[in-house]
Amino acid sequence: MILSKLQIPEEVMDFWSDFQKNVLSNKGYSTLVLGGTISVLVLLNFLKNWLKQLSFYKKLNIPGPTPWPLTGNLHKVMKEGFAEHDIEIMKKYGRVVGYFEGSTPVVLTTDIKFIKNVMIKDFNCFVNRRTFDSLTVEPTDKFMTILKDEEWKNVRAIVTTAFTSGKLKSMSKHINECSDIFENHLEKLTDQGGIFDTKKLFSGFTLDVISSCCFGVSTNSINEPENEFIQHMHQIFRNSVRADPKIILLFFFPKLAAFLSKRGLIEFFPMKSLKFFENFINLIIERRKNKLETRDDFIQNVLDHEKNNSFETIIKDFENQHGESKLYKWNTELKKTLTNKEILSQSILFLLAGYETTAQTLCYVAYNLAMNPVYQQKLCQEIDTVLERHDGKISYDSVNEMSYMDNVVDESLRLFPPAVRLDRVANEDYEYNGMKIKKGMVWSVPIWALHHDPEIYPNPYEFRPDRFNDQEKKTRDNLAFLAFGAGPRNCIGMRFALIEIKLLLTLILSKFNFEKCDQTPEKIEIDNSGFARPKIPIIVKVKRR
Ligand code: HEM
Repeated sequence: MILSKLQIPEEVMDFWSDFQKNVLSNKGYSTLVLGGTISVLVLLNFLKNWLKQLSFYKKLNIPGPTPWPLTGNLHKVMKEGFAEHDIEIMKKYGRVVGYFEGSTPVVLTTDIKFIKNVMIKDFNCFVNRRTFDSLTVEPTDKFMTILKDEEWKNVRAIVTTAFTSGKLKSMSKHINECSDIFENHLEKLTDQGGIFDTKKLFSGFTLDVISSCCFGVSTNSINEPENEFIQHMHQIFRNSVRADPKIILLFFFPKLAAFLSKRGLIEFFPMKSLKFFENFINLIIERRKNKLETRDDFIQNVLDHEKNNSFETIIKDFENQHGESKLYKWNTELKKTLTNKEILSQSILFLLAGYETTAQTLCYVAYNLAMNPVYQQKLCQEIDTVLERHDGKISYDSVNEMSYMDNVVDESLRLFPPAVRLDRVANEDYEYNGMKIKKGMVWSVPIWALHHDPEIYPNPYEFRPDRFNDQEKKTRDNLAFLAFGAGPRNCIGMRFALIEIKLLLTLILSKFNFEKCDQTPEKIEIDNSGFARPKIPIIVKVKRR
């Protein structure tokens, strides 16, 4: 209309009609315009979010670094790895720091009082962990680690009954069977020079233990590494924890990752292997339910739970264990059994949670002892003395009398905690020392940074088991050591892992010693996976005592 009223030269009109015909009607161009518009809108959205981020922590009275558009501060974590990043950021901003992982605000703290409040005293305000929708697909969607509120309490209360001292004691004979296989292997290895890759051997052992104690399967991974069970296990493990470009999608575009994952367009877990375990475990559950077989392992304990435990006893046990969490109340009618699906999910979770963490701890203990023969000798003396009292019997009772063993294992876990962080999500708005945490925000303890804080542990990179003797322990708060977390949501497998580690170490050190060899790294550097894995394999030597 306007164009028609104006006196426009003919050349211009010709140009305009050519332009309409050749360019605007062209499909490719329209797509380009559409794409460009969307990109501008997305960019504007990022800009808006970024402007919000710039003032976010000021309003909450929490110090922290300035975020970048899109990545927030995650680019630094990706470059430096969680461990180094966390040490640096705490050094620069103090014991409470707020930063952004993409668009997600995360508060990090090494303030012990704050840790105690969140994990124990005010646990009710921080019951759940951070979850990613893309990871909650069957059968991993019932993992205890990601369950929330009442559903978590229910599963945790029932599963706790499978980890009592009595149950652990009875499961310890399965651990000893696996230790015997390990020892035979070490005997052969010693005849061939004794040099070994700690990860390969110890992860074979922990896989055998967890499959035996979880569902009564003897895997013999050390001697039969090609077994189908082991192959599937390795598949799951490689995929679930490997550094992966999908993880970037998970952090930067969580909604897109969830959309693709729910439709099976990307996989965070290898579904074929999960299906293998699903069929396998369901078969075991059916056989046990039909009384075709029985055994004192995790599945059996959970199945027998209903007839063995009154609900009141479970609650009392749990409250006794976590008495400091005063506000933590069992305010619901919890159900008394787990469904097959819930048992299946926990069984797979135990494979994942108990396999690498425990193997890695054994690797680091072996390394620390090989590098520190004086401490190794002291530990061997304790083992000899205690075993003499028990007629040479390595058992749940005898290893529990070894206090120096506890110091060695704890000091290794302090120096190399397998989980470098833990987290909780605020159920409601919360305030600590004038600093505000908004409902839904992620609160996290950088375990690695806490364990390497020179104000808490002088010369933090030195391996010195006496830091954990009774006298020195009294000088620190218990919450300065968080390798297994704390409070009602701490590691449910802690006592199981510790007894497994101590039984094997006792057997090894009663006959062998670890030694440093040419291939042993002088210094351990960890990768940035968040699981404190060494960058290069830890090779040591074993020698008969
Ligand atoms: C040295 C070995 C292990 C280490 C260092 C370790 C460490 C941890 C840590 C740091 C947490 C988080 C705790 C928190 O948020 O407060 C955790 C949770 C958990 N761990 Fe372990 N863990 C180990 C072995 C095991 C084993 C052997 C199992 C199972 C048999 C297991 C099962 C679990 C489960 C199920 C949770 C989640 C508990 C819940 O949400 O209620 N862990 N572990």
